[in-house]
Amino acid sequence: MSNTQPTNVEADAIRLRGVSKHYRTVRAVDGVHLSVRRGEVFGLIGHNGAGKSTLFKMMLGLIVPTAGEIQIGGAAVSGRGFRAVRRHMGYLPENVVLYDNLSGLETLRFFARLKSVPAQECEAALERVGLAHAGERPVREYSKGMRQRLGFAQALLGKPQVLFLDEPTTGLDPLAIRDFYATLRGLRDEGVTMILTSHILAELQDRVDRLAILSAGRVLAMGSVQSLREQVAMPLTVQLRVEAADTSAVALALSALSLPCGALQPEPTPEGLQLRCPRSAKMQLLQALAPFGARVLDVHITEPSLEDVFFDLAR
Ligand SMILES: Nc1ncnc2c1ncn2[C@@H]1O[C@H](COP(=O)(O)OP(=O)(O)OP(=O)(O)O)[C@@H](O)[C@H]1O
Repeated sequence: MSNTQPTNVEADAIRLRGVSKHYRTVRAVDGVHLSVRRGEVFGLIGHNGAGKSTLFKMMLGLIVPTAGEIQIGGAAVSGRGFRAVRRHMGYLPENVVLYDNLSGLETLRFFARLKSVPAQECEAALERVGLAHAGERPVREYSKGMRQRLGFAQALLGKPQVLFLDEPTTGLDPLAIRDFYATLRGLRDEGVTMILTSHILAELQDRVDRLAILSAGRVLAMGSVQSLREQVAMPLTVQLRVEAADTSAVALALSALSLPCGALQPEPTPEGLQLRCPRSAKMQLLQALAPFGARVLDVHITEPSLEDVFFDLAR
């Protein structure tokens, strides 16, 4: 799950070059370049109105870009070959429209007919999203989370090779969110490429291979969560558990370190000390602790969260 590999055109499941969508004065999407590799789980994040849904709709061929080129599975979305590729794409829209009077299974059979997918796939899709027990019940009796799962099941019909998931965990409880990402991992192992949006950044943080931060229609940054952390140069948070008798000596040793970024400023906590430490000074900090040996009882280093990184980049 690293973003350091060179872009390999052969391996790109999704490729956007200079894609824009303008509505009169609104630049909903503005010159986006993006590549998603086969089998990758790719996150798209941004404030409300950043252009995520517009980008999705263009990748799905639902709206036409004002400029630029989009390729899915090597086929241009605007070209003749796209019809065939589209059969292997699944889409979970932000707001799934379902018919309340149909049962879950009937709903899937309806979507299966639209997609020319064998009806036998419907039971398996319900099973995969954990709705096998509720297949015969009318959708009007479904909870919000169950409706969302059903939407996901319809996106899985036809065994798509590329999945577009727009805020797929809306309305899901924590257990259902965990199940959902476990399903994504299974799909990833099968080589399915997935691109998803979410406003819950803590949820995406450890579950995407790479992501792009979109703001006002433009890509602000792209890469693995770790590479984005390194781009923003935000400090690490260090918590030290130290015997009360040693707290002052440890604090003194750390604040005496000569660092190009300025002195560290350890603050006392009930357990010992806490400080913000630039990534570049991490090893010096650890070396400064070494002479204290076992008198430093524990060191806990916390990386900036994806949310921290997002707010730093997309302020
Ligand atoms: N059909 C349209 N006509 C005019 N403006 C539009 C249209 N569709 C989207 N926009 C504008 O384009 C911008 C991007 O909208 P989009 O729905 O893509 O954002 P988003 O990132 O998906 O937002 P959210 O997180 O709220 O779903 C917004 O300013 C929106 O008002």
